[in-house]
Amino acid sequence: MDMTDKKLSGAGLRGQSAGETKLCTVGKSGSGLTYCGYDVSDLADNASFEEVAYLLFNGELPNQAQLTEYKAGLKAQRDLPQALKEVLQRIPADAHPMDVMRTGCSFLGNLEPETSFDQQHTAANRLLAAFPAIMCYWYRFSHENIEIECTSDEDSIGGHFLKLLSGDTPSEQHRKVMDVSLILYAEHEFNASTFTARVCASTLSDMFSCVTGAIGSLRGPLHGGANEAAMDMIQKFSSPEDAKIQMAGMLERKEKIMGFGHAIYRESDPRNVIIKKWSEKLAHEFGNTSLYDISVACEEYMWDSKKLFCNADFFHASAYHFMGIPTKLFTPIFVCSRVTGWAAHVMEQRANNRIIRPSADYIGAEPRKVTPISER
Ligand SMILES: CC(=O)SCCNC(=O)CCNC(=O)[C@H](O)C(C)(C)COP(=O)(O)OP(=O)(O)OC[C@H]1O[C@@H](n2cnc3c(N)ncnc32)[C@H](O)[C@@H]1OP(=O)(O)O
Ligand SMILES: O=C([O-])CC(=O)C(=O)O
Repeated sequence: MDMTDKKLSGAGLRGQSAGETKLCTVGKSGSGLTYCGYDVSDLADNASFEEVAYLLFNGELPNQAQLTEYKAGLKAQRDLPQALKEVLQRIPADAHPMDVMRTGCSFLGNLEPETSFDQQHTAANRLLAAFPAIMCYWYRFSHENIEIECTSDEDSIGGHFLKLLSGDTPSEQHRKVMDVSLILYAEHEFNASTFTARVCASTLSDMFSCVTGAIGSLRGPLHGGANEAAMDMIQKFSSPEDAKIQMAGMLERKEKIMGFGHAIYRESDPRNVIIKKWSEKLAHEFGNTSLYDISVACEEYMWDSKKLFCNADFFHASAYHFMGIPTKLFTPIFVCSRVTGWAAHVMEQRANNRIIRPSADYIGAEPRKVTPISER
């Protein structure tokens, strides 16, 4: 099938509206993506991730005074409680980092529970501020045996994450790429993890439960886990030519190629062109463009052979790699960003709530009687 003829209908609730949102449009005019009316490329060029977080939580971009106050508030909440550090220390090095994020979120909800919806902004901002430390504290303790400081002087969340991860002050270019990446991943309408968060919110549950559930949904390779899976794949290709040969084999065997295709977009994912450009810049800075060249060959091959295009995850893989980020942390970075979209959707669901409870078409056995166990 040619993907550009794709029908948005059928299984997986595809093409069905499951509610209203003011937060985001996906693929509405052609292939666009907007947050609260702003094009994502405009935001990536002209705003910071913290401005985007503020936009999603408040519906409008902040002015300078509001932004300064907001960032100072986030910065003051970066550290982790001792009890959470102790829990993170007990998680083994071979745990999946998304399980670490899930536990970190859930445990913080035990220590600092959201006891009333008046606290929803506080809970959302606390998670946004704390996630980089949750990820890096566990990673460096379990992999390097170092108990890091969970605070930093870095102004932005992206810079803060990079600083905690390596201990070194990041370059301006790396700060910028992380900031753009966090903007691109921030929000995406009723994707699987956000829908999970909204279903949970619709029972009037708390913010930490909604986000914990969403992390579980994001973890899978058909959703956020694809950036990690894409990295594992491209690292196996020795050259652009080899990539094409191996991809042909994968398609022949009907394997899914991670980082390609999308449930909603038909011809392109607008986030791809943005992160691809940064991946190319980073490849030159890295001094070896091979992984970028292989990625470009994959993109060309998939389009020419299947009309499948790169989604947001594909060039994120090489971009993160060039910045020295371990592959297993790729999807947790997605959490650090998407917590904004999840929390904004939780707030929106709460503001006009009815419990989400669809129906199913029954395809099971006809009514029957229980046979006594001795006769079964
Ligand atoms: C940030 C994000 O979460 S973006 C998504 C990240 N996920 C991935 O990259 C995983 C790889 N991609 C996929 O599995 C899919 O494209 C999804 C899950 C993203 C979307 O799934 P769907 O909406 O069901 O896909 P869609 O209806 O477009 O599929 C049409 C056909 O193309 C095939 N196809 C779609 N994507 C791919 C792919 N990446 N590799 C190979 N074949 C694919 C499907 O198997 C299907 O074939 P069929 O009709 O013979 O069954
Ligand atoms: O919208 C989707 O189905 C998946 C996606 O791209 C995202 O969540 O960013």
